[in-house]
Amino acid sequence: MGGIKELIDTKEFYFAAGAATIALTYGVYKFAKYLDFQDEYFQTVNNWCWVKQKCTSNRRVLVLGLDGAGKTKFVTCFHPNANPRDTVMDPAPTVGFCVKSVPIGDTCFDIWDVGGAVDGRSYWREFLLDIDVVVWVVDSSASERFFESRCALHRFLRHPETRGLPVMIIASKQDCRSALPQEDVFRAMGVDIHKHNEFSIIGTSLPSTGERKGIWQAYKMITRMSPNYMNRMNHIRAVENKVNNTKHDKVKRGDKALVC
Ligand SMILES: Nc1nc2c(ncn2[C@@H]2O[C@H](COP(=O)(O)OP(=O)(O)OP(=O)(O)O)[C@@H](O)[C@H]2O)c(=O)[nH]1
Ligand SMILES: [Mg+2]
Repeated sequence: MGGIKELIDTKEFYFAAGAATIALTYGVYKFAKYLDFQDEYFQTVNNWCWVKQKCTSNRRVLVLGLDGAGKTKFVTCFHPNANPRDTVMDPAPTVGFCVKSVPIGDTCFDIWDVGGAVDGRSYWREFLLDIDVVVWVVDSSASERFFESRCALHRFLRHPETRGLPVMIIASKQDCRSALPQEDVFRAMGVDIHKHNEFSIIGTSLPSTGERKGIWQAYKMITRMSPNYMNRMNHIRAVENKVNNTKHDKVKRGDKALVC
């Protein structure tokens, strides 16, 4: 007992207690920061665990939007363990489509990157089978094409297969000087008439060299939105069975989308 009292009275004890408090505070700070970490290069998801994780679930992501909107750049940057110093090459326009499988943590993202050229847009609906979430990419720096993008999106959402599908809008090229804020891009898409879809907006800056932003948020959002899809489909089916006015509703949706 006397020994402990003596120990407490020593300078070393106070020094050690001070050091321990600082270390603990630092640990708590780091942990809090980790929880709110914007991990643009996915270094935490696959690396913090020494054992390589196996894919236990799949998400099918369909990436659409006008030509030159930034779809392929988004898909290129959407992968784990990218080196922050890597230069991302400017992609060539996509002819047809490309599929990429990206394992992140225990989830495999099957990403369908479809070319946005005018003559291919009528085939977009062919990619809708088993899709969990649609990523709609809009070039925020090309406001003169917002209307074209809006019309293309509304035309796409007129297909009955898109009912209940979550749509994440990407306001790309936020690093460009002429880029409009993501809220303006969202408003310009005028999606509030599509009551059966859930929408979200994420801004991305993916310059070829330098800091890239928005991919982590997009990953989080895709993960959040896609499991809701089945719930929404069940809900929609229940509503449709009750009201039994599907045909009338489709016509109504078509009329409104003609505002384009
Ligand atoms: N500065 C900047 N440039 C971007 C960004 N995203 C895309 N780009 C550039 O925009 C151009 C078009 O990008 P793509 O990804 O090829 O566009 P896309 O939507 O795949 O076009 P299609 O394949 O023709 O449908 C490329 O030169 C990209 O490097 C961005 O966030 N910032
Ligand atoms: Mg492309």
